[in-house]
Formats: sequence, C-alpha cells, structure tokens
Amino acid sequence: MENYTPANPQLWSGRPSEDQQYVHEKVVAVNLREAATSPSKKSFSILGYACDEGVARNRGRVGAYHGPDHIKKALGPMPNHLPQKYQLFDMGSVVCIGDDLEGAQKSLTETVRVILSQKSFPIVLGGGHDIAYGHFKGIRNHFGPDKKIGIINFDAHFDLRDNGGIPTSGTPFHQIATEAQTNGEAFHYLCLGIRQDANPKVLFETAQHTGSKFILQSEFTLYNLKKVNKKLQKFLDEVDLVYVTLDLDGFASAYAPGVSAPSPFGFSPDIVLECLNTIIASKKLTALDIAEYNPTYDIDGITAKLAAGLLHHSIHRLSGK
Ligand SMILES: N=CN[C@@H](CCC(=O)O)C(=O)O
Ligand SMILES: [Mn+2]
Ligand SMILES: [Mn+2]
Repeated sequence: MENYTPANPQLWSGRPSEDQQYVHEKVVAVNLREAATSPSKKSFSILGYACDEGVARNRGRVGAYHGPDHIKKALGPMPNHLPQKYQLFDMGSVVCIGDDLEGAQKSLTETVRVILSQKSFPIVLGGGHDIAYGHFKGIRNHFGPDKKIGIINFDAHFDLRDNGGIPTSGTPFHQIATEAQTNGEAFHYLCLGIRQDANPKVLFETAQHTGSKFILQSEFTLYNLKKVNKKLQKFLDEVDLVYVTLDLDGFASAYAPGVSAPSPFGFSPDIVLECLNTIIASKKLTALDIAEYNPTYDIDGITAKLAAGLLHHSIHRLSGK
C-alpha cells in the first residue's frame, strides 16, 4: 500500500510511570506492512486519515492533512484507565498522495475492513469529512449488505452535496445514499447539530428525499435532552450496528477553533457526551471517527484536546470504565 505510513512511536509521549498510568504507555505502534497483528484481547485500533484534498475540492481551508498526528500527540499524555484485557493500537495512517483523494478513500476502506476482520474497534482520525465515505465502505464491506448500519453524524453540515459525482469533504453521505439506492439497500442517516445558516435549501431537500433524519443545532442542547434522546433512541432501535462520525466543525468555535469551517453558534461537548453514552449503552457502536481537525487554525491545541478527550471518553465507556 503506497499511501500508508506506519505508526510513529515518537508521537506517543508524556509522563513516565511503572504501570501504564498514561495512554502513551498503553499504545502499541503497528506497521501494517509487516506481519499482520492478530490481537488476542479486546482492542481499539487508532488509524490516521491524513487527507485534506476533499476540503480543498470543497473550497475549504486546507491543513487537516496534519490533523491525525496532532490528535495522537494530545491523547498520549492523558491518563489510561483501560482494563488490562484491552489493547490499544496505533495502526499508522492512510495518507493522500497529491490530489488522489479516491486512492486514499480506497485504502481507508481496505484498512478499516482489515481492522474489523481482526475483531478490533476502528477509531479513525481525520482529515476532511471525506473520511466518512471510505470508513463507511470498510464497515459495509466487512459486515455485508444484510446488516442495517446506522450512521450518526455530529455536524453543522449535512455533507449531502451532489458534486456531479466528484467526491469532496461535502459529499460523503450523498455518495453513500446514492450507492445504497443503486444496490437496493436502505440508507440510515441521523445528523445531529445541523445549522440552518450553514446548509442551503437544496441540502434540506436532499435530506428529505434520502430519508435522512436530523436535529437542528438550536434544538441540540442539554435543555432538550429528553427530546434528543427520544429521537436518538428511535434511530438506534431501527438499526443493527452504528457508525459514529464526529465533525469537529459542529462544535461552537469556542470549543473547536481548529477546523476549516468554524461554527460560532455550534453545539457544546456536554450534549455530545450524553449522546455518546446513549449510543454506547445500545451496544451497537461498531466504529468511530473524528473529522475535520485542522491544526493550522487551532488555539493552544484545544481542538486537538477536545478530539482526544472525545476519543478518551469513548474508549473508556466502551470498555466499561
Ligand atoms: N465537510 C464540510 N462541508 C461543508 C463545508 C462548509 C463550508 O466550507 O463553509 C459543506 O460542504 O457544507
Ligand atoms: Mn462534515
Ligand atoms: Mn461540518
């Protein structure tokens, strides 16, 4: 695989301890070009998706190419509370070479399929939101067409653009919906945090005719937790498996300045954590990614810490901690 770089152990540093008190001491760096790892225990596999070609094609501000390494660096010094029986792998990164977005997505699909076939839990770090197309296809290819895979996207944007068949960071869910329709399969998509001032009418129409569900940003707050949970639970009940994709540009800029398209009126982390807890409690969560981290625009690394914190919360909840 040309567009792949093995895990760089130097990204993982922090305070030393005798007994894996910190995440950097728990992480095992993997080179997928060498003999395949076959994890014996329960495990999480962190994979980078170093690509901002989709953002460039979508007229956004580039920089997300460098996102994955910064998130890994922010996660390393955090405390490790994972039970011993859990392993945590850094699988390295899929990288986009030049403008070959399609090639990067293909490699992502194949790598996610391999991770799932090893019974590990994929956590992919972007990178533009075109991560979602490659990630979803890997899940779909592993589980096959009979499983109903629900996509839950925390985002200010639908990313349901029809760009004349040219993939960008704004098209992943349109691509998935179109392929599902071609194959006679259902499309299960729930978008949380949609901003009316960030999506044109045509995307609300596309959401409607693809059967997409959504909650507007103005309603996606802790004040509405009961309503949010009701809609979320209904969606969870209708699917077999869940893939969660967290677009950092859905968070208010105060929490996530390091993105291509900032959202001053975005949502806050508390409602996202509540929803993640509900999703994890369903026992259907199968894969997770964090998209659109752009270190060029970050302030004091807080967006990287937010991304690392979301990842930290998720793996600990998934492991029962
Ligand atoms: N992945 C991002 N998609 C957004 C970008 C919005 C913007 O650049 O302002 C979209 O296409 O709608
Ligand atoms: Mn998005
Ligand atoms: Mn977005």
